[in-house]
Amino acid sequence: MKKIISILGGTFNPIHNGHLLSAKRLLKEIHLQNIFLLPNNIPPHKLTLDIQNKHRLIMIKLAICSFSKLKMNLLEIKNKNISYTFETLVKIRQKIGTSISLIFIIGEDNLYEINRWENWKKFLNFCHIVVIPRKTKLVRKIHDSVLYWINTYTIDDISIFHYYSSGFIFFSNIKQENISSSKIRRYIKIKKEYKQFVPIKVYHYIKKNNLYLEL
Ligand SMILES: Nc1ncnc2c1ncn2[C@@H]1O[C@H](COP(=O)(O)OP(=O)(O)OP(=O)(O)O)[C@@H](O)[C@H]1O
Ligand SMILES: O=C(O)c1ccc[n+]([C@@H]2O[C@H](COP(=O)([O-])O)[C@@H](O)[C@H]2O)c1
Repeated sequence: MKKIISILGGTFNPIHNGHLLSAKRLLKEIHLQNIFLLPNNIPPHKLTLDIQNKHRLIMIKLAICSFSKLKMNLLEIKNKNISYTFETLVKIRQKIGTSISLIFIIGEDNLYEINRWENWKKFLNFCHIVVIPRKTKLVRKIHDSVLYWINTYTIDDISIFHYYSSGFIFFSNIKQENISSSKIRRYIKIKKEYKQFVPIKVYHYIKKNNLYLEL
């Protein structure tokens, strides 16, 4: 049985209950010991962030402080560059070696656009991908190469994660949460209640620091 390291990459601007509930449900569904939340420094497709990194990081800390199985990894933040997932996966592999199983977790919305990511076709040489179900309006048709890739590498037996270090895609069956960071930012701007979407400590932090009020 292999050790498994699992990572949920994101901008977390801000972290919300969709991230947290999905991570907790995944811990159970695929019997993970823990999940590392990996905040990016500069997100490749959202090049400007109107928030200091310290606020995103503090909110993650507040959100996970009472869940010992959720941890934060600062690799991308410390790199100071645009956070290309491929580069991160290469660095993590260099650090952990080839025998440990590595899982990169992404929302279904991201999976269907993965052909826009740097070096996406090489990802499965470095990790497995676990897909969180997420209702999304697709902006573009899913590219044929992505569909082919998904069909080729998708498995439904999670025990594979214990026998292979990388190479497979698994679609999680956990319940979906219709929450997004952009919805929260929008609600704050139009002064609509958003308490139900974030942990209470994050809610108080956003209020105290007047985050996301600028139009
Ligand atoms: N409610 C959710 N359910 C499942 N996956 C989610 C949910 N929210 C975010 N994710 C996934 O978590 C990862 C990190 O998400 P991110 O930090 O970009 O939040 P977001 O809510 O998608 O942000 P934004 O609305 O600003 O685009 C992505 O892979 C995303 O698809
Ligand atoms: O590597 C890329 O080209 C790439 C393009 C878009 C997103 N990502 C990563 O995907 C994760 C979710 O991204 P986002 O933009 O939905 O917060 C986060 O870890 C990003 O750094 C990575």
